[in-house]
Amino acid sequence: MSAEAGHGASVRIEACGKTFADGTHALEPATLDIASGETLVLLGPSGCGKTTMLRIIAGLEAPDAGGRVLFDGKDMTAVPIERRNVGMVFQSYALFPNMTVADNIGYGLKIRGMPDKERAARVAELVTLTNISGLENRRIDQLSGGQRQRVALARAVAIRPGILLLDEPLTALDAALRDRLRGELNRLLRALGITTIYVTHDQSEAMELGDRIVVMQKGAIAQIGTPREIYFTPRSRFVAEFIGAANIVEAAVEDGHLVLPGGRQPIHCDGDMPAAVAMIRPETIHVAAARSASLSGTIDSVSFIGDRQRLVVSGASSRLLTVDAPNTVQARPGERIGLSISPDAVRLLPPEN
Ligand SMILES: Nc1ncnc2c1ncn2[C@@H]1O[C@H](COP(=O)(O)OP(=O)(O)OP(=O)(O)O)[C@@H](O)[C@H]1O
Repeated sequence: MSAEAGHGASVRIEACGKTFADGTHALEPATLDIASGETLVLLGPSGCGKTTMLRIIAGLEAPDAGGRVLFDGKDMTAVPIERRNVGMVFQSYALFPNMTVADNIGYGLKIRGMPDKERAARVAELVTLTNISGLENRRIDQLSGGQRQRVALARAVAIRPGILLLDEPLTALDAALRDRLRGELNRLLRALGITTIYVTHDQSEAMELGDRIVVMQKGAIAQIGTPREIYFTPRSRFVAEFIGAANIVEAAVEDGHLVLPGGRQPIHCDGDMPAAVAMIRPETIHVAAARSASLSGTIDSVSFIGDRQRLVVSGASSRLLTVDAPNTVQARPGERIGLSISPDAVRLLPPEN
C-alpha cells in the first residue's frame, strides 16, 4: 500500500463562476481552498452547481473570465484535463466493457508507457486495495454494479493522481452496498492521501466521508465547515433543513427564553426579538415529566425507527415538534408529555432574506 500513497495536491478555486452559452448561471463566482490530502464534499440539491464546480476543477469546463484554478499554487486554468493529473469516477462507470478488469485498471498506466512488469505490480496492488481479488480476468460486463465501481476507483487512482474527483460514485448502487462501499472508500481515501473532491446530494454520505462539507444552494456556497459544524451550527434554515432532521421553531424571544405555546424555553440570547427562528435537532429534545419540564405538549404519533423512536408532539411549539427518544421511553399517542431541551441545543438562525 505504501507504494500507492502519493502526494495530494492542494487546490484553490478563485472567483470561479460559470455561465453557460444559453445564459444559465450555473455557478456564482466562488473561492475555495482545499488542503493537500483533504476530502472535500460538495453537497446540495439537484441543479445547485456541484457537477459544474467539479468539471471546472477537472478542466472539462472553463470558468467565466476572471476565474482561476490553482493546483499547489500553480495556475492550471488553461491546462487541458490530460495534463492536470486528476483521477475521475462518475456515477456511470465509464469503463471499457470488453476489456478485462486488469486491463481497465492498467489502461492509464499503459498509455503513459509504464513497462508491463511494473504495471502488473501496480494493478495487483490496486486489486487488493479495492477488494476485487479473483476478478482480474473478468470482462466488465460480467461484473456487478459494486464490483464495477471498485474497478472504476482502482482505475482512477492507478495513475497516482494528485487529485481525485468523484461525482456521485455510489448513487447507482443499492442501499446496503452503498453503505459498505462508503466505508471502504473512506478507508481507501485515507490510505492514499489523495486530495479528493466528492459530489453528492446524500447528506449521510457527505458527513461520513467529508473532512469538510460545502453546502451549495442555487449555484452559490451556502456554508463550508466540518460535518459537525454544518450539523450543529448551520448558518441558515436551508442548511439546517438539508442536513439531518431539524425542527424549525418560530417564536418571540423574551428575557432569554423562546416564548412558545407549550411553555418558555431557555436559550442563549442577549436582547429580545419579536420574531426569531430557531433550530432544534430531534435527538437533543428529552422527554421529561409533564409537570416539571419547561415545555409540554401532546403526543400525536410514535414511530419505531430501529435504534430509537420518533415522536411527533403538538402544542409544545408553533409547529409540530419531532422528538427522537430512546426506545426505553414509554410513549403513546394522546398522552401529555414534558420536554426538556438544553439551551445549548437551540440554535437561532438568521432571518431569511
Ligand atoms: N451545458 C450546459 N448548458 C446549460 N446549462 C447547463 C449545462 N450544464 C449544466 N447546466 C445547468 O447548470 C445548473 C447546474 O448544473 P450542475 O450539473 O452543476 O448541477 P448539480 O448540482 O451537479 O446537479 P445534479 O445533482 O442534478 O447532478 C443546472 O441548472 C443545469 O441545468
